[in-house]
Amino acid sequence: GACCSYRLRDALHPLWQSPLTIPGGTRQSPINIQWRDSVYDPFLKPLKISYDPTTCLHIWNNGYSFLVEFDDSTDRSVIVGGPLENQYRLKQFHFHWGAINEWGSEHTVDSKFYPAELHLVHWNAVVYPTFEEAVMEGNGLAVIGVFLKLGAHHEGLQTLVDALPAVKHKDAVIEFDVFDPSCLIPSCPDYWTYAGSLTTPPLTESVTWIIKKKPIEVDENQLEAFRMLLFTSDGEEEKRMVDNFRPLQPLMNRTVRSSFQ
Ligand SMILES: Cc1ccn(O)c(=O)c1
Ligand SMILES: [Zn+2]
Repeated sequence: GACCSYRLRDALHPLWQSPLTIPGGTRQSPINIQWRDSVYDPFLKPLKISYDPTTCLHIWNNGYSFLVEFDDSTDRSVIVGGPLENQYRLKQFHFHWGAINEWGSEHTVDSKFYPAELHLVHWNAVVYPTFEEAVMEGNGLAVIGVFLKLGAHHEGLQTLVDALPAVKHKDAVIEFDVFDPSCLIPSCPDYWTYAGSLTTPPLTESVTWIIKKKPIEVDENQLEAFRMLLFTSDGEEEKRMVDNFRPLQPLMNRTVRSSFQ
């Protein structure tokens, strides 16, 4: 039965030796979003995004993606509204991408992969004292997912792309002190939302996902710039940082809600 095959999928994923599924997990991410099965919820509010570009700190290669981290010691860069009951503070954003343009995103829409996906990670500083504690709680995190599709050059992304050669290797970090991530979020307000998990260890079921319906467009050179990063540290045998996405997880007893009809 489902339970048995579910257990069987508990193999170790080559990338970071973490289980593909959490034993007993009921709200794992990523998932396929079947558009026609999503349920319009008229009570969903518009998502309100207020980022202060000067809270940007640095970019670093953590050996799995590159993270742009923010000063989350105050409420200067926050989101509120949407499906959220509290205000959540921006901590970092990062991407997941493929070796080729045919795949790379973590979520899929009607089983379609995008070449990359942006995650803006926020935590519930109203209820929890630290990010580390919020990571362990059901309403601890809110992640905005934005799909990237191949198309026009993205001006805002280019400032980030220009800094990537400086963080080619695992553990490299570069100061990055002014950036407004709002430029990476589509102006269309439509989104899907569902209860899920982190897609990297500790895979905790603490994320309210807010997946934007519209993708942003980036060009081939910009995607290639992601693919020239390395999983490996300086001096090690080079392994290109590609296909850093988790496999799809079972929807189980969940409904994906949409903010639009
Ligand atoms: C906190 C966290 C860590 C990794 N990923 O992929 C996420 O989307 C969120
Ligand atoms: Zn992510």
